[in-house]
Parts: sequence; structure tokens; C-alpha cells
Amino acid sequence: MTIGVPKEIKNNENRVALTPAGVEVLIVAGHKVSVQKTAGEGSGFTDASYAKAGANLVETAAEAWTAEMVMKVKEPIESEFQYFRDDLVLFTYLHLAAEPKLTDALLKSKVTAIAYETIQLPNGQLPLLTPMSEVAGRMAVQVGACFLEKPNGGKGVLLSGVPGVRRAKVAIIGGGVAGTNAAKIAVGLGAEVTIIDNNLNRLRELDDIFGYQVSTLASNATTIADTVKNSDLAIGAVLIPGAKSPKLVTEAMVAAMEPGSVIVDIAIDQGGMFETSDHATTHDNPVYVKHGVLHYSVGNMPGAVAHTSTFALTNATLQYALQIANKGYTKAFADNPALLKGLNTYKGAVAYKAVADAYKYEYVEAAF
Ligand SMILES: NC(=O)C1=CN([C@@H]2O[C@H](COP(=O)(O)OP(=O)(O)OC[C@H]3O[C@@H](n4cnc5c(N)ncnc54)[C@H](O)[C@@H]3O)[C@@H](O)[C@H]2O)C=CC1
Ligand SMILES: CC(=O)C(=O)O
Repeated sequence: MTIGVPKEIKNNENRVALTPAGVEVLIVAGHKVSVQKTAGEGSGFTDASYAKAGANLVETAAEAWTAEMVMKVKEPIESEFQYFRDDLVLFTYLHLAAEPKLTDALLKSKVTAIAYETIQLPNGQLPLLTPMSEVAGRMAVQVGACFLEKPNGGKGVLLSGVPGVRRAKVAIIGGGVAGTNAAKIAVGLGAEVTIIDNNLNRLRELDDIFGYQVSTLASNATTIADTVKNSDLAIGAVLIPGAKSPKLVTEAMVAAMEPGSVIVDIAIDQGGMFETSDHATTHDNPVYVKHGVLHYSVGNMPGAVAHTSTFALTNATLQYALQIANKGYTKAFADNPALLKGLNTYKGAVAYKAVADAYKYEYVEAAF
């Protein structure tokens, strides 16, 4: 199969879909990989390292997009829609429930679009979302701590406090992969951490992992309102796979926070879970203020730590890319139900139920 890797063009998206080592694995398996020149630069990989791995280096995005399968990191932006065609297999993050224009463009061009984030194992795990949720969860506390500093607009609170002065309160809503990784860093930095989830078994696991270093609370409007109101840093990490994020934190709850508090809405890529985080921000201009509270809602947080993130992403995507390339997507889907869960659009129809529901489009289950 021919595989194309264009350079990412979203704001400060420094990741690339494959490391040179990942390219080499695909080439050894008999495939042809075209990588757009400088695509790896932001992650610390030179063109020469891709050439050494056996890649065909191409000048333009258009050339990379002519491949049978295009591997990307972020959902295509409007200037990339021109490359869509009905025999294209697109393998990337898509977040379609929060991307109406992209959804329509993929449907119109009848692209076979496989979303990293909805590939799902029988135990419910999302193996291609996990590594970036690990990164974003860990980063959430780091950026939250930074924006709590007075020169950055925050209330001037140090997460750990100091002897004789209270520690900062960190609220984490959603105790999955991103939430747990945020908790690890927040606990490590000495904050007082509360994790809220609606899955009681998950709260039990978190209690086993963290012991008395965190408080756990069952999710409902009262626990969320009370915890958010009293927090210095509130982190949103809820996910219903493939679906638009539920707006669990209302505008009134945000207005009740102290001025200079910080919100990091990791779930912004699925539309955001704070009523006040109604748009994604960029690494160039990551925060805005509403009700005196700083909102950080960058949809591609891992793009800022691209060297780490590109390794972590390729570690997870490569085995699925190999299945598609080695067998062709029809046999790969037939053999692996987890991969089939990634199929979001196929032959001009929505093939993932939560995405169809987000737009009230017809859901057409694809069978292979
Ligand atoms: N902004 C960015 O750059 C990035 C964003 N993400 C996003 O982070 C979000 C979280 O992802 P993961 O942690 O991997 O998901 P996950 O599936 O591991 O965790 C989600 C958690 O939310 C909980 N949850 C669901 N409904 C809830 C409710 N009503 N109240 C409280 N908890 C509830 C679930 O029980 C689960 O524990 C996703 O939207 C993902 O796309 C991930 C990576 C990067
Ligand atoms: C999950 C995702 O969209 C990201 O890592 O940017």
C-alpha cells in the first residue's frame, strides 16, 4: 500500500504521524511511504532520518495526499478538504462530533475515515487516544500551575503552598486516562486534589491507586458545583467516546469561582465540558478570561511537547496502520472489531453512532 504523511498545519501542531522508526517498519513490511519534507522537524526528526528509513520525501502536501492511506495527527482543517476523494483511507484524530464542516466534507467526498480516538478494545479502552490523554493530562497541571501565577493573569497561588500556607485545590472532573494523569502530577506537586467521576468502580480504582492523597466524589451537579467553586484549578477530562462533551460545568458554576482561578478544559477537542469554554484556543493564544476565570482550552495540547508525543503516538498507531496496510481495510476491519470501531465515515454515510447522533444524521453500520 502507498502511505502518505503530510506536514501538520494546525496552529503549533509540531507532531507528525510517524517517527522514522515507524516509517521503517512499514517499509520493511513492503509498503511505500511518502513523507512531506520538514514534516518531522517540529518533533526533532530531520528529512535525512526519514530518507535513511526508506521514505520517499515529497515537496508538497498534495503529493503526500495522493497516497492510498494518509496518516495524520490532527483532524484536517479546511485547506486540506481539497485532497479528499472516494478512494482515500484517512487515519488520524477526527473528533467529528465537534467538527460539523469536516464531517460534511468527509461525507461528501465519501472518504473512508478512521478516527484514532474511537478505536476501542473489548474492555472499553481507547488505545490510540490513551497516549495523548496521558500527555494532555500531565500537561494540564503544568499549564494550570503556570497560569495561576500572577504575571500570567492568575490569582498568584502556588500548587504546593508552603509551610503555614494552604495548598492549592485542584478539581479534576473525569477520572479516566487524562484525569488520572493530571492527578498524578497534581499530587506530585503537592496540591489538594479531588477527582469526580460518574463511574463508581473507577472511583474505587482511583482510591486504590492514590489512597488518601486524593478525595473522590461521585459525579452530580451538586458535587461538581461545590468542588469547582472551591478550586483554584479545575480540569475537565470527561469523555463519552465519539460524542460531543456533556456541558457538566455551567456558566453559573464558573461565575462562582474566585477571580484568577484557572480552568483547563482538556475535553475541548470533543466540544468542551464547561459552558464557558465554547471555543478551542491555540498554543499562540491559549487563554481567555470569562467571569474573571482564566480558560485554557487548547485542542492539541500534546503538539507543544511534540518530541515526546510523536513517539507515544507512533507506538500506539503503528500496529493498526500495519493491519490496514498489510490486509487492506476490508479484511483488517473484518479481523479486528476494535479497529472497526474507528470507522467514522464510509461510502458517504456516518458509520459511528455517537457522531450520527450529534448531527441527527442517519447511522449506517458498516459490515465487513
Ligand atoms: N485537548 C487535547 O489536546 C487533548 C484532549 N483529549 C481529550 O481528553 C478527554 C478525556 O479523554 P480520556 O481521559 O482518554 O477519556 P477516558 O475515557 O479515559 O476518561 C473519561 C472519563 O470520564 C468519565 N465520565 C463520563 N461521564 C461523566 C460524567 N457525567 N461525570 C463525570 N465523569 C464522567 C468516565 O467515567 C471516564 O472515567 C477526551 O475528550 C479526549 O479527546 C485527549 C488528548 C489531548
Ligand atoms: C487527542 C487529540 O486530538 C490530540 O492529541 O490532539
